[in-house]
Amino acid sequence: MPLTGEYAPSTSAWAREQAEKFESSNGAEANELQGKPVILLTSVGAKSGKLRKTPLMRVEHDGEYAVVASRGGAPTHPVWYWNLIKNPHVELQDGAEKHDYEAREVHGEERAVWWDRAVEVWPAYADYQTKTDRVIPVFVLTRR
Ligand SMILES: C[C@H](OP(=O)(O)OC[C@@H](O)[C@@H](O)[C@@H](O)Cn1c2nc(=O)[nH]c(=O)c-2cc2ccc(O)cc21)C(=O)N[C@@H](CCC(=O)N[C@@H](CCC(=O)O)C(=O)O)C(=O)O
Repeated sequence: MPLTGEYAPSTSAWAREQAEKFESSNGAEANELQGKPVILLTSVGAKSGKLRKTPLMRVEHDGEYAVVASRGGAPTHPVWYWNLIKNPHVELQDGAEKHDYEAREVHGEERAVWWDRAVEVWPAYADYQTKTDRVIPVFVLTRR
């Protein structure tokens, strides 16, 4: 069952522009960052209840995806992290394919496996982790 609600644009211009171009082209444009694939995550705002659209690096394995709440290694989690904690029902669009997923924050060995997959796709994640004491959260998204 697709998410419904009012779209609330991100206050980050680069992310907002990429999200809106990705969506308006049905994933045909704005689907990369420095040549690496990007997906579009739709989450429900933890406070506003509005739809938030967040471009993220594409980390996929056997039909599941990981989304990494890195925010470039900033000291605090990106705000969308709290959306997924409160409302784990999300949508993920990969190219023209969009489906509903259940997001689950992973820890320990399971996180380590997905973290390695993420760093393989986007090595900068490893650099981000050296910049902050917070453990960068990883969510695994499984089809609903
Ligand atoms: C700027 C802020 O965004 P954010 O949710 O903190 O997310 C920051 C970034 O992670 C986000 O911009 C990502 O898209 C950046 N980004 C990546 N960010 C990552 O963390 N990981 C990635 O792999 C990644 C890849 C990527 C690729 C392309 C691109 O264009 C951007 C990319 C934002 O939009 N804030 C809104 C609020 C957003 C929100 O969800 N509000 C909640 C409140 C939640 C709460 O406070 O509890 C609500 O609506 O209820 C605002 O200030 O009005």
